[in-house]
Amino acid sequence: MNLLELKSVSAGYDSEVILKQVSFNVQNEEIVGLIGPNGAGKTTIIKSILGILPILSGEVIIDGVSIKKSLSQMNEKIAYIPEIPLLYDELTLLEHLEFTAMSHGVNPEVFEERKKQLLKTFWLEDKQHHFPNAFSKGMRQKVMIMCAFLYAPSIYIVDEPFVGLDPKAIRAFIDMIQHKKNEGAGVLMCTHVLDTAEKICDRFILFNQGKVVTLGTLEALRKQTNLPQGSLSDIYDQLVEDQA
Ligand SMILES: Nc1ncnc2c1ncn2[C@@H]1O[C@H](COP(=O)(O)OP(=O)(O)OP(=O)(O)O)[C@@H](O)[C@H]1O
Repeated sequence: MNLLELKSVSAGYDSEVILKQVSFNVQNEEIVGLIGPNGAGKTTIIKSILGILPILSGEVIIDGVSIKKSLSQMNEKIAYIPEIPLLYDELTLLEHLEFTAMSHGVNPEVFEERKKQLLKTFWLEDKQHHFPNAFSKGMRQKVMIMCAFLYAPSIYIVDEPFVGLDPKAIRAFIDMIQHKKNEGAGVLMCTHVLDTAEKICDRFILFNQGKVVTLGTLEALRKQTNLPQGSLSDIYDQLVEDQA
């Protein structure tokens, strides 16, 4: 089942078209890695999916519904974990969690349980009444991750989760995202950390200069590049770097 589908999406800024007829999908119970060099257009794809950037042509369909038709409903269906944490200066960590739970209609008992577990998992129990604007970057990232795991969206969009988090937090994050996948969610994950992506993603979209270079499982990409034992990094070098 397609949870996210981009059909020939073109989008860009002012007069410059960055995304050129981009098509791919993310299915349920699947983690898809979106991999490409700096400036390839990965963040621009995310902005198009979230409806932040208007699409020039094509369509973004989330859980069977075009975002053109119902952007407001997408709040429930998508959880977005940005690379740069976006937090409210005037809210404490606990208030961030409460606000997110309230805006997604999470039952108070469920919230209590999840909040307790998340604060423990990310070692922030003693910081719940502190303001995240005084947190380190990794701690701020943890707040965004905790907010995303408070409710139950169909799809997670995650931008570069492995830079800034400490090793135990990375492990906890991977466990949680895999758990969500096993429960039926789909995940689109942008990352430059290819060895970790290779381990956790079911499929890869190699992206460069606003276009899909190729997509498929590691096995399929190995066949395509004639690298039967090749790592994702070897495949990337052959398929992406050579084109830059
Ligand atoms: N707000 C903006 N206005 C104009 N051009 C932009 C804007 N944001 C990004 N771009 C351009 O769009 C292109 C794609 O940028 P994007 O941020 O999507 O790349 P990326 O693949 O996410 O890169 P990175 O891996 O460095 O995060 C780049 O050429 C960039 O200069």
